[in-house]
Amino acid sequence: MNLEVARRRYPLRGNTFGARQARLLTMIRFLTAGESHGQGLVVVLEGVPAGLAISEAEIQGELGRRRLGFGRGPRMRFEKDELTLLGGIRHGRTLGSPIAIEIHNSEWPKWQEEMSPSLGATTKPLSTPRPGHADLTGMLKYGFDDARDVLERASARETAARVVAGAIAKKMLAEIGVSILSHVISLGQVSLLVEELPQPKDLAEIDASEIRCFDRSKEELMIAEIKAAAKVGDSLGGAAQVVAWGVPVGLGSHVHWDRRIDGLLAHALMSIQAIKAVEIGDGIEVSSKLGSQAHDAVFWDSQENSYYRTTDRAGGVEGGMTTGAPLIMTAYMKPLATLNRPVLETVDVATKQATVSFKERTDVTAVPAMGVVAETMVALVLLDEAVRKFGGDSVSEFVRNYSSYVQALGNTDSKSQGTHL
Ligand SMILES: Cc1cc2nc3c(=O)[nH]c(=O)nc-3n(C[C@H](O)[C@H](O)[C@H](O)COP(=O)(O)O)c2cc1C
Ligand SMILES: C=C(O[C@@H]1CC(C(=O)O)=C[C@@H](OP(=O)(O)O)[C@H]1O)C(=O)O
Repeated sequence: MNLEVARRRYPLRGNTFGARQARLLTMIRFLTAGESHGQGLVVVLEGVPAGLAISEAEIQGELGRRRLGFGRGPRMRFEKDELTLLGGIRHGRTLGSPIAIEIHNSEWPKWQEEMSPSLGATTKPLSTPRPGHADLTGMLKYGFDDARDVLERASARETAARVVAGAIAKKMLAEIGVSILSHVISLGQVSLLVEELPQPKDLAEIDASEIRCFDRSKEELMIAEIKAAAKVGDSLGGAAQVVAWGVPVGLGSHVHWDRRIDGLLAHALMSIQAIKAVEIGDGIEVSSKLGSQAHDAVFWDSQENSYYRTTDRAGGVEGGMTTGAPLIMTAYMKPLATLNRPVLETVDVATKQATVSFKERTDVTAVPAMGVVAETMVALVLLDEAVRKFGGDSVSEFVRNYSSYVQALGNTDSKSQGTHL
């Protein structure tokens, strides 16, 4: 059969047709729409099995975590992220159909004229693009003379819609014992050395704190640094570590470049606005070590009847597959591009005169919020892979398939300890 015929006949089958076709195999798909100061954001999430109990309060809980964080701009204090569940959920349970949810923007009345979808608004174009934001490149690419036509969609407001999808993905993963949390490990010049992997309870304890850093003295230093940057109208970046516990062995695959889970996770994390580097496990540290010190030795526990490891330098991934150990990833965020004291040199696109970038309401830093978005992206990748591996139209079928896989591996108890397989 020639390739064209095969493509038409089996549009959703197999990776034999290469990367583009492989992406069609995505089990969990989601799409967001909406501008930062538009009427609202919409997310459509497809592929979630039927029968998952999910409430508006649970989704709101995740959105509330994303709004938190010392150093965020004024919007996060009044933004309510009002939800409307438009489809795919009935009486608190998923139907297996696409889930559509709207997040209304609290500020819409104020922005209605500026952001009107109809002709007629006569607002002054923003013509002094901010270096480091999407403004200039987006204007050149799309042929706009107003940076607002770019920044409205480039804005990380969009991550609120991702987090709605992530809340559902996390709830689904919890059905097979996976939990995902994040914590801030550096902010500006202040960083902490994570010597021992935190446990879910450690991170749950700090979840409502301003910075989500489990070293309180470092947190105070971070807050002081943010205050100092705010005072001079500057911004800060930093890093958040995301940990997923209870991930079963064997999500992802070594057989194709685009099925390797580290690649999928890195892509998902790099897609977050302002993320400029992603690390899996001790990736950076081990690059300068000897091989004999860089890997996670394997042992056999004859009482437990299972393999185990005493280290997790690989961050829970080997050969593009999850090892069953905690998944550890770090996302590094650059300092935000919008400054309250605009000093970044730019050019006015209308006059070509040298100037400084325009000033727009902004966060001083958003590292704790980014951590929550990073959790979301990890959850969506893991759920996609889990649904691919275990399948099922209903949650009970998905869990049944997962349980029989774990049983076949020979040991279920030790899995929860993370370093056992
Ligand atoms: C949660 C979150 C909040 C952000 N808030 C701001 C902000 O207030 N001001 C700003 O200039 N950039 C902010 N950013 C980053 C910009 O959206 C990002 O730099 C811009 O879209 C350009 O993309 P790039 O940095 O990936 O090249 C934020 C990012 C995240 C994840
Ligand atoms: C609105 C959010 O983040 C925004 C992300 C953002 C940017 O440039 O990315 C700029 C700011 O926008 P605004 O001027 O509306 O306050 C942030 O507040 C949000 O996270 O919900």
